[in-house]
Amino acid sequence: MTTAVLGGGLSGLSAGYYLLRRFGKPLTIYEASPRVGGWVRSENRKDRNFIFESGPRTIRPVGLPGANTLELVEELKLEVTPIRRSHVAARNRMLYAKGQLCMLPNSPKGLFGVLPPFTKPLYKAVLRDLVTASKKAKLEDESIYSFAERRFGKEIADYAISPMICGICAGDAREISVRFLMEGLFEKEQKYGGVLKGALISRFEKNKTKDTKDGLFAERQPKLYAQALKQKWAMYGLQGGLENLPKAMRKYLGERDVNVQLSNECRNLTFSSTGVRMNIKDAEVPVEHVVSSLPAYKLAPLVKQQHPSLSAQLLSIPYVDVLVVNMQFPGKLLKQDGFGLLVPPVEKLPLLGVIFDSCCFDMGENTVLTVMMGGHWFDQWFGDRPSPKQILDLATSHVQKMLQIREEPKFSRVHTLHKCIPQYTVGHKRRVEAIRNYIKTYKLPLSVCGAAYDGVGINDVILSARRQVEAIPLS
Ligand SMILES: C=Cc1c2[nH]c(c1C)Cc1[nH]c(c(CCC(=O)O)c1C)Cc1[nH]c(c(C)c1CCC(=O)O)Cc1[nH]c(c(C)c1C=C)C2
Repeated sequence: MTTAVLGGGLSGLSAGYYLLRRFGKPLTIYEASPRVGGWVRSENRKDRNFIFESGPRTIRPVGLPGANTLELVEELKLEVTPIRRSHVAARNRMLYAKGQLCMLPNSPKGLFGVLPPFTKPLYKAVLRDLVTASKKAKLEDESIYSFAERRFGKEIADYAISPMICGICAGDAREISVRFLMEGLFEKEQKYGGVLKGALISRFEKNKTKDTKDGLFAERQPKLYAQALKQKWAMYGLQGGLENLPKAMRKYLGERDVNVQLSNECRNLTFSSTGVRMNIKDAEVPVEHVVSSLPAYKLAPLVKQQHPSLSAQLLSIPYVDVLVVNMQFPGKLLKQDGFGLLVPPVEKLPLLGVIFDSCCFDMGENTVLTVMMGGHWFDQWFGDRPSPKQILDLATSHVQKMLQIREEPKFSRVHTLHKCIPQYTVGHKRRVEAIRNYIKTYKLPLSVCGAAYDGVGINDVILSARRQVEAIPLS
């Protein structure tokens, strides 16, 4: 079967990897920009012993998606930097709220004291869930904010759930679907009338399958995954920066004669009963099946001519812009180490959060921070398009205040990531089902994978590519 992939980010390269494994060649990956990796970008300042990441920097080795990524990392022979559960970066996560830095609880003991910014012990929120009846009419979906507020109270919704949503998708918890992060809890509540009640009852239910045993690893669990479990990794990075993952994938594919075409954008797709014709640089390239890893809004115009309603469905998945500011300060300046801090949206500050890179990874005598701003609130704070200098100054002044740092950063970078994170707003699951059902109904030789559909994390997009490739019908 002749196949092609649209997009050379992590999901596109992964689709290429799994297509090669399943169908062999010929296989071409088309990437519009001059590089692979998409949002994954590392600036490795070996001379100064630090790395600036403008995208993700850590991966969680959790469950089937985590095991799947580690299988790939193992195959590519990449050097990992594990962060164990006992590491300070795994244990300490903070909020900046009510004018102070607040440590989030990291053990069950933390549920019993009163920890700012909360005004009551957290176990009371759990009790509230136990005594609160669920809505009579069953819900198909709702916002994660309204779910958390109904079950656990407004304080949890404002100071736990809302910042967590910022820290994953830079989104507003009042718009994001509960199914994005808490599908299991939501369904338990809908079925049993309460989250805790549901969790307790379902513990007694049988037929629980271990989630790494779903046929993906028929022969053996990936060795690295077994190691991650044994050594209790909470997360890991890659030596030299996370961009070494897409770089290694490109090398791997290139060495096996997969054609990775950079600066080559597909402008239109025309489907027929025998396959699909792709318009690439004024040429028509026919293939039997195409896998799109493009953001939904970029695939939409390519199918609009023949399939306007599919195009409209793709466009209904919203995206947000994020500002990323990397900063390096000489010396160890942090008073409290940890993974970083999140800023709850109720604080009405222009920051989403700050990652303490130099706590996660050894960067010698440097303090390296990544400030994230914008997201759902981008236009509100940055609608008048401030200059990179203004953005850096804003990020610096907030970091100095929050972390009590007097110094100015010595090196810095400002990145505007335009439409970088899809928002799984209420109804997202149904939207994705409708898109895939349309493709199935019209028997289009098209698969869609990537962050728009099956999860926004690195593990999610790699597994999304694998599952979509494995679901391609054999012609
Ligand atoms: C402040 C903004 C952001 C921070 N990270 C991201 C944004 C938008 C992006 C991001 N973070 C996570 C994911 C999911 C993939 C994954 O690795 O599982 C994405 C796309 C993971 C994550 N980060 C935080 C949480 C609670 C999670 C969920 C999984 C987990 O528990 O690890 C918290 C968090 N994110 C940021 C900070 C500063 C922070 C906590 C202090 C930055």
